[in-house]
Amino acid sequence: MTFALYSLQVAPLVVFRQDRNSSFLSSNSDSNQKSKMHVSMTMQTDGASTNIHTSHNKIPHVLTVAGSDSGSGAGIQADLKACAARRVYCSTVITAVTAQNTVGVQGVNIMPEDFVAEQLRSVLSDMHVDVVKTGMLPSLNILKVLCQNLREFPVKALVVDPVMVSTSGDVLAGPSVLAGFREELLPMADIVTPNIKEASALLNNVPLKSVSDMRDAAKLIHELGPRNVLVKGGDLPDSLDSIDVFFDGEEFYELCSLRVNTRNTHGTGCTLASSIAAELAKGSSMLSAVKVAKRYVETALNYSKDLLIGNGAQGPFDHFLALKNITQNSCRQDRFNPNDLLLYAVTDSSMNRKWGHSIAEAVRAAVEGGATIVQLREKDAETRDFVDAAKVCLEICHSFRVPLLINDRIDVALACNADGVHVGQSDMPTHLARSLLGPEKIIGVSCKTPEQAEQAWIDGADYIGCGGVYPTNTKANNRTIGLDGLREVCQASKLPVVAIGGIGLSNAGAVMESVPNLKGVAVVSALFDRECVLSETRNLHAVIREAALSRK
Ligand SMILES: Cc1ncc(COP(=O)(O)OP(=O)(O)O)c(N)n1
Ligand SMILES: Cc1nc(C(=O)O)sc1CCOP(=O)(O)O
Ligand SMILES: [Mg+2]
Repeated sequence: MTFALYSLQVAPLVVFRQDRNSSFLSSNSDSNQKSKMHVSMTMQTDGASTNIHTSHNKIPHVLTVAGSDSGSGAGIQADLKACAARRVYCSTVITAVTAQNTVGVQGVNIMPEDFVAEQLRSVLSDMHVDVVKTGMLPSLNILKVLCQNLREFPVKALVVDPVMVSTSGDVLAGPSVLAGFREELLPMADIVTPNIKEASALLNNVPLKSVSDMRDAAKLIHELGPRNVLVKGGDLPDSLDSIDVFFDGEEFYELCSLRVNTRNTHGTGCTLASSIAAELAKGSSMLSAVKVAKRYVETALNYSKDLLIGNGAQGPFDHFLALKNITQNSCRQDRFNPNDLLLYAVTDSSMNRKWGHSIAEAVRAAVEGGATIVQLREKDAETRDFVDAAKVCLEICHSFRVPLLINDRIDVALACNADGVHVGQSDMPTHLARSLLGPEKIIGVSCKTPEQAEQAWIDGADYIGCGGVYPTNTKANNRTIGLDGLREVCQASKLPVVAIGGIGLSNAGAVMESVPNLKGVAVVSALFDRECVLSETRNLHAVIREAALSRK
């Protein structure tokens, strides 16, 4: 069930083993995080020592050794953003400074190798680095300096992105570096992540035209010494899917994802490699790190596909999944944005139980599918379980910049620091909820009449939930007010209104189109009483968005 929610529908990442005899999706093929990956934790009993690392103060740490991209789409800047987004500390050693934008690379200034060595020593001698990730290594000497330092300061894992050519086609590393990769760096690597062109270059320009060629290439590159190889097939022509081939020395895995149709792909290679490094730093196994990293990149690409940054052919993407909201709602308010009411997902514990979804799984699928605000309506949850689940859901929602409200329970909202609450006419009075929650939190109130809407405004609410628009099985004995009742409240209300009750794919468009000023629809069963919450949300989001646009 979890797989259906996330992998197939959310980010259509399909993973299947090539070995027919083995079970589907075995996750710990990483027994091959081999002997060379050892932790360099230093414990000293000398009280005066400054070099004591204990498990409770140590955070996962990736060091990226790469070039700077002035346009910030790729290189060091992409690595920093990816690691921050994946919640890992990232230190940097800059090998070159490029003058670069979405058109191409206008200039490269290679750092003197002594200074690269100095940066490496500064970081590695002082900080506890878990994983080193390499990007642009513009000279053989720099590559050699790096290998020397890695021997002197062993780390848990080495991720090599064998950067040779930029997305714009500019050469970033010459033939001598290629030889250095083959002879010195790859034998030290835990994983190498070439794209088609780089894999071909590593193998003396052997042509790669099919997935079968990629498998052959992965095997040959593995013979150069890295413990794992990921040949990225994004540039393979004539395919709807993007297929990467992962080889761990024993088995092949084809990792498929739908090709995202966007110009904003600059920096995907750097980001993928950094994200793999980040997951390894957190302690993931290799295959799981690759899968999570791939899904993250795919989600970010999908999210950023319409961003417009720069005038060139290859734009950067948004590692934090945040910029789109800024462009869509140019006057976004910090506390509450009424536009967030567009697709309001309201959970239901019994529906989640019925389909075998945890609250967190259901919420993640809803926000990945496009829900713009979420309410946890867990009528039969134990308080302790409710608080725990709410904390997890809050993290998920915030990673998508989606507000999370709690139904009825002010105490739970306070305990997990949710973004607000939704209360009804027989729940805690709005003015009391406001005094408990303070001025910043979002408060929604259920109203069926203009008088209730007026009172909600006086009491300090932020929005109104108005229904039932249609009959519903989700809430017992709920009075239906119909489209006319909704229109009446919308017309009178000083607060933004979201419609609720019996709304789904078949009528959401009509509700949005026929009620002026309505900010969105709130939905329970049409999203959560379904096997695949993700695709239901995606479909509903498309319908509502279209209706909202056609109203303008
Ligand atoms: C967005 C939204 N609108 C209305 C409601 C109903 O709230 P309430 O009347 O308190 O009923 P319960 O949901 O508590 O049964 C809502 N939850 N969300
Ligand atoms: C929670 C709730 N409040 C309503 C109101 O009229 O205030 S109707 C309702 C249930 C909405 O569920 P569904 O989308 O499955 O019809
Ligand atoms: Mg209530």
